Amino acid sequence: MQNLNKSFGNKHILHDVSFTVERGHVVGLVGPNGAGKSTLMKTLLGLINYQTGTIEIDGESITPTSHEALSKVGALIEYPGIYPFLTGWDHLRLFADGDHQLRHVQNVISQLNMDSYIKRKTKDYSLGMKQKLGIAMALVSEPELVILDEPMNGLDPQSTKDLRDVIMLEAQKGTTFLISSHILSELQKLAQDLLIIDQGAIVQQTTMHRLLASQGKQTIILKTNNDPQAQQLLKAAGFQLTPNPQLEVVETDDTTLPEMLKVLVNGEIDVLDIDRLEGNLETSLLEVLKASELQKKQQKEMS
Ligand SMILES: Nc1ncnc2c1ncn2[C@@H]1O[C@H](COP(=O)(O)OP(=O)(O)OP(=O)(O)O)[C@@H](O)[C@H]1O
Repeated sequence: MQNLNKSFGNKHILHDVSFTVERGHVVGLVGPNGAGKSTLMKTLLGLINYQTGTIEIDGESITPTSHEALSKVGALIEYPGIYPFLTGWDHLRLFADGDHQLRHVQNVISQLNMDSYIKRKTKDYSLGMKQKLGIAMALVSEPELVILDEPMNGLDPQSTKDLRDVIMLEAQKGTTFLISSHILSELQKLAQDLLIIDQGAIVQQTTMHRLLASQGKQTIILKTNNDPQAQQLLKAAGFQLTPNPQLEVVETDDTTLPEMLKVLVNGEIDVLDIDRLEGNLETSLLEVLKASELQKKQQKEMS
């Protein structure tokens, strides 16, 4: 997408949006309510028109009147379009082209644990069952790019994990995913790249790793033969501890793991186990959005 601008009437929604998605990557699209995520996805899919800019998939242009390239794309946007008096299997058969794709979708059905109800009419499906059918429909044609808007909506924890496994398996085979979600803990496990959008503008395109590392802090969890004494020693040596009951130390450039271990070994404490707590996407994202807000305010004041 290059310099895309989209307005609804005189309401300017997407502002000069530019980004590229690499083949085979899982990209998370995140941002506050009303930021423009669904609008961006609908524009990408040629479902709605836009004013200026370009969209290309594999070098082929996408507009509401030119969408040949969308034959390589599967999508679930908002609610899946489902006919109540057809079975789940009927829906999937409609989208499948040939036995190979039917076999592929049979695997997806099993992976998403839908076997027991896939031959039942969808009028009796729950919200989560419909959502899973919508996801299976997006994957039927073995698309090269899959666009999923809030795919975890209505899914229970097991189904959420099953979906994650399916996405990871397909991505390993080379499928590209663009996924919007407010369930950041889940997205953190899935996405390697991130597109952060706020008020219709891309605030940052980055990798998950870079964003989490940019917080500059990592927490190390220690188990020792004497945690209370280890805590005292580390505090006295200037280490920052979290208020949590287990022994958690914040690692910075000045207070590193080797330094921590030296203090403990000198204090005759045995270290039994060491673990690192991963950075947190929610905290990182809120920081990025806060910084972007501040920058906008300063720019406004200067002009
Ligand atoms: N058909 C429409 N007509 C007018 N305005 C619209 C239309 N669709 C969306 N908008 C506006 O565009 C903006 C972005 O909406 P969009 O649904 O893309 O946000 P979102 O990031 O997907 O939000 P959420 O996280 O709440 O789903 C909002 O201000 C919304 O009111």
